[in-house]
Amino acid sequence: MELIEVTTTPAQDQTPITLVIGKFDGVHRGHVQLLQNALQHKQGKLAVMSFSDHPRWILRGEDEYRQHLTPLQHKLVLLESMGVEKFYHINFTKEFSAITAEQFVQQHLAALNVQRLVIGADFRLGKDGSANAETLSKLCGDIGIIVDVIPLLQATTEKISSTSIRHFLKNGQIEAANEQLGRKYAVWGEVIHGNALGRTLGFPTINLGGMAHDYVPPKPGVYIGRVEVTTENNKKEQLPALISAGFRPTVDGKHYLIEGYILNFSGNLYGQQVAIYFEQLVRNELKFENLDDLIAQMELDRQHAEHYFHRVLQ
Ligand SMILES: Cc1cc2nc3c(=O)[nH]c(=O)nc-3n(C[C@H](O)[C@H](O)[C@H](O)COP(=O)(O)O)c2cc1C
Ligand SMILES: Nc1ncnc2c1ncn2[C@@H]1O[C@H](COP(=O)(O)OP(=O)(O)O)[C@@H](O)[C@H]1O
Repeated sequence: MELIEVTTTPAQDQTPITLVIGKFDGVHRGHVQLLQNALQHKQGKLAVMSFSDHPRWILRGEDEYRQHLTPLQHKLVLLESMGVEKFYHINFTKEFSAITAEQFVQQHLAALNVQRLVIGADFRLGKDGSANAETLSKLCGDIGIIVDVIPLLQATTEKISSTSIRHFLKNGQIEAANEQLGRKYAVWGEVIHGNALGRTLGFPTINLGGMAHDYVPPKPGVYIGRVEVTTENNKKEQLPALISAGFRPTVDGKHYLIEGYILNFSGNLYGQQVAIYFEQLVRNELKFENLDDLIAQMELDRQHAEHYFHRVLQ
């Protein structure tokens, strides 16, 4: 997939493309539906134009929107696996937020050879949402671009959206988040060193650093999930695991950290790039009086996880 960084406006490019526009945070089921529609009627190459950095972070400084369901690197891998061939990455800035529909069409779309444009029905861009699906369709029609506006995909109770997935994660409702994502919520990161306490407790854990801090953090708690590691013959393998996500009030209490204890595993994973997949919340995190009480509870967590995996793996 070709990655095109757009700092002001895209450079002229005459390659015919079918273009899908959106933030695509999470690459959830709604996004997948847009991409599938674009693929079905594809003319030229399949391209995505996406804005990174959430408007609520850039414009209102809402810290929780600094984090993503899929940071850029993760988003690119998911989009490529779905057949996207070109990716226009627009850095969302205050200036870009004030763009009008006319300017967007003239400055961003007219430079490209867009055969077909695919957007979701809730598409909004520019100051006060001045560019919505209807205005954009009309302006594109004027310059001969066909626009497909795709109705929003509904979940059983509400519309599928990155915002509701964020809420579910914040509440520890992993299954609901995964249902809307159409995949398991995954956090990528590098295995970093901690306090080397885990091994003495009988529960060594990989501690996630690096890009893990760019993800929306699930509610503090203990989860069942999987750790994806790279084996010696360079294959990816997903191993059953218990995840501790949170502030570890017994030993720290200040810094949010995602850790994974892999069941029936021993080996050195320091420095590896891994993915941690969340499946189910087991319990909230607790502050224990002493480490023996923490160990006793982790023992119970391990038994719970063994039962869970026995059920799902048999
Ligand atoms: C299954 C499991 C459950 C955990 N539950 C808690 C908890 O309820 N409260 C807490 O403070 N820390 C909890 N932790 C985090 C441990 O305190 C942490 O893994 C341990 O201190 C080792 O730290 P280290 O990775 O820096 O060596 C849990 C860890 C695991 C693996
Ligand atoms: N079952 C396991 N699950 C997770 N990590 C393991 C496991 N067995 C061995 N390890 C290794 O042990 C390391 C964690 O040991 P730990 O004592 O918790 O120290 P620290 O938290 O300081 O890294 C992991 O980074 C990994 O390399």
